[in-house]
Amino acid sequence: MSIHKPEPISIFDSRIMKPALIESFKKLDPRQLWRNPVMFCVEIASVITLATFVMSLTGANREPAWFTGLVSVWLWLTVIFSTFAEALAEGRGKARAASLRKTRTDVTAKRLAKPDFTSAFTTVGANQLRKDDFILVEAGELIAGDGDVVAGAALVNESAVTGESAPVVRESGGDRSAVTGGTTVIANSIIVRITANPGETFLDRMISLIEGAKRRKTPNEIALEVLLIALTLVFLLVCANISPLSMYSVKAAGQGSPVSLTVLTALFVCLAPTTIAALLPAIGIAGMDRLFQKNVIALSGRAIEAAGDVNVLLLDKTGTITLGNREAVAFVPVGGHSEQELAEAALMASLTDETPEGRSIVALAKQKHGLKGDALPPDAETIAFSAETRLSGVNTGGNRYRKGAADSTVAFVRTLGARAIPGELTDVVDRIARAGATPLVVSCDAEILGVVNLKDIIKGGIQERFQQLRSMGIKTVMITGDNPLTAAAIAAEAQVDDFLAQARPEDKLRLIKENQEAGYMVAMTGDGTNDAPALAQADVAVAMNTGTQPAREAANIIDLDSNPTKLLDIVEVGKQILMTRGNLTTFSISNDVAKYFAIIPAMLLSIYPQLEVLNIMHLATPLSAILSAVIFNAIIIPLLVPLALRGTKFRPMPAEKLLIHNLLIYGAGGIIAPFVGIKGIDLMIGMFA
Ligand SMILES: Nc1ncnc2c1ncn2[C@@H]1O[C@H](COP(=O)(O)OP(=O)(O)OP(=O)(O)O)[C@@H](O)[C@H]1O
Ligand SMILES: [K+]
Ligand SMILES: [Mg+2]
Repeated sequence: MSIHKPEPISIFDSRIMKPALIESFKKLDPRQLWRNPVMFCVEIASVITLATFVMSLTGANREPAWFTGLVSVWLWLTVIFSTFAEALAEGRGKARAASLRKTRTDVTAKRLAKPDFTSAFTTVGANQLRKDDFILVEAGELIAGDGDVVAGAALVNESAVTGESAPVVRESGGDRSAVTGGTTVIANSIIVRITANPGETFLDRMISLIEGAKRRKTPNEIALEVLLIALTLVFLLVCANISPLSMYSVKAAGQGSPVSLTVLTALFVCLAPTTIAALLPAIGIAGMDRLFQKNVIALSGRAIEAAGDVNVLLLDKTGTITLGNREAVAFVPVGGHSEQELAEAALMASLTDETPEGRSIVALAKQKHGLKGDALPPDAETIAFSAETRLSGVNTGGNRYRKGAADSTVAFVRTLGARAIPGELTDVVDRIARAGATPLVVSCDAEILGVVNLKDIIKGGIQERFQQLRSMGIKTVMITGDNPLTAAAIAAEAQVDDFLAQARPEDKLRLIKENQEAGYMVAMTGDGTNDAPALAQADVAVAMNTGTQPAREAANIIDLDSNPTKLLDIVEVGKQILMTRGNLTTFSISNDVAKYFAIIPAMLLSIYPQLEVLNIMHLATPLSAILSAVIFNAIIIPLLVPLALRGTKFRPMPAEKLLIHNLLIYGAGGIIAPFVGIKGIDLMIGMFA
């Protein structure tokens, strides 16, 4: 029962267009529209002209009804084009949110009193589960909530959330212990400790995010909006002053007629930065949606926009650059010990180690050396692995069995009084590390017995993607708890620019702070619990969906495909959002400049015939000139909707070059377009009139 990735729907698909049309009328509600102040002003302008139209019909207004009526219609269309663009941008996300909702319907869970496969369970509804409850999930069952696997390992189908039908392994102990509510166990059983209360799960957050319920304006967006409001206020003042001025002028000149309210309203809307204001909400939402189509969930728009300016990308090694299931492939004895002896000690040190590394050592010892050792004596004490000590093991029968990073294990046996470290140890460790594998040194008491070779594989095709990041000026740095030689080997193979080895969680955190203090915008990708502090500090924090719950909580972006090079797409979308916004602002403002030439002469020509010099567009009549400007001002919005939704085409080139290039195209284009457009519309009106 594999569900396949949903086929991508175009934003302009009729399944999206129709509901968006309905939604665009709902968005006219002033209680919603005021969030976009410029368009809110246009709505007020529309109401005023509508009232004037009614007055024209009853003869209470001197202007012809066809004129006030058409101006009103086109002002309303201006607002609707804007709300439609926003509704269109939200469309695909809403469709997917609706299908996610379906996966959340009344699931039941088997709640356990304690995390033990043999203990009895009670069946409860998913909405009764609370943080720290334990549940048993067996093959074929839906996982009722977010949590961590605390016992067992299972194959999980996450397609309901990720759209990816290939099952993934979820197991206790390592960096792949997190499970998401709404996904299905397809083989084996696991015990899950619930980590989120109902209503606060990843799926809930995803749905509300996609539906835009929690969408906040980003700082960039707010800054631009402040500028647009300021411009709008200036034009409002200008327009408000024209009326008394024109009345005075009519008296002084002894000719012409004062400027009417309809004309003033039209002038205001044409001068205000309506094009960018109309498309502003859609640009950000569409960007998030484009990322979402790439299976990236951005928990904040701010993070995506920050990604557009990233200079440094830090990546965790295991599970991020590599596949992450480090497996023991060989035992290499040292100091005259036998392979059998080493295997036995490694097994003892790993019997209670729930990490993938520990389990794979147990598996190899059993398989290659026929060792048993299922039960440890009751006096056995487990020394669990931690990223701080980089060591794990067991104390039993007066013996201390350990395995860990070479330097950590050597330091440990020294504390037990070891005098001589076997001479060939360094060679063996280095040989394994140079091949990009992780050497784990095994000891029993003060004696070093040998080395376990843990192999890992680099994820496919990431070299070219790092190359692309480099060409965009982004430096990639791998940070790992592993030793410098392994790190160097993997760094060379993956082609990252730099690496930091033997990094503890606080080293990762410090590296980020240093880069930030140097003025860089830092992105971090990670999957482990030990990456969480660094993720929380990074400007752009991308967690692998396969990662642990703390990592996913500390991040502001989650990649459902767990692909470290996804940052490239995130950066691209971030840059696109910023560029699209900038380009459309340039276009919008230069556009408005051109509209002066259409409206001002038309408005004041009857009073000051000298203004004829400004009348370079030679529009048919003053009324047709004003109407043409209003129509052009409205239809430029839907014409630019595809650009706003798809984003400016992204080219990896230096920022300054790009800026000049865009200024030329959108600035010049913005000045020329209205001359051509308004003249054309004026000619058409002339044909009908
Ligand atoms: N189960 C284990 N028992 C003992 N030592 C371990 C175990 N797992 C890992 N180590 C050692 O601890 C080091 C740090 O491991 P850890 O997985 O925490 O690194 P990290 O900082 O997450 O970096 P990365 O994930 O990039 O390797 C490893 O390189 C290895 O030498
Ligand atoms: K305008
Ligand atoms: Mg890790």
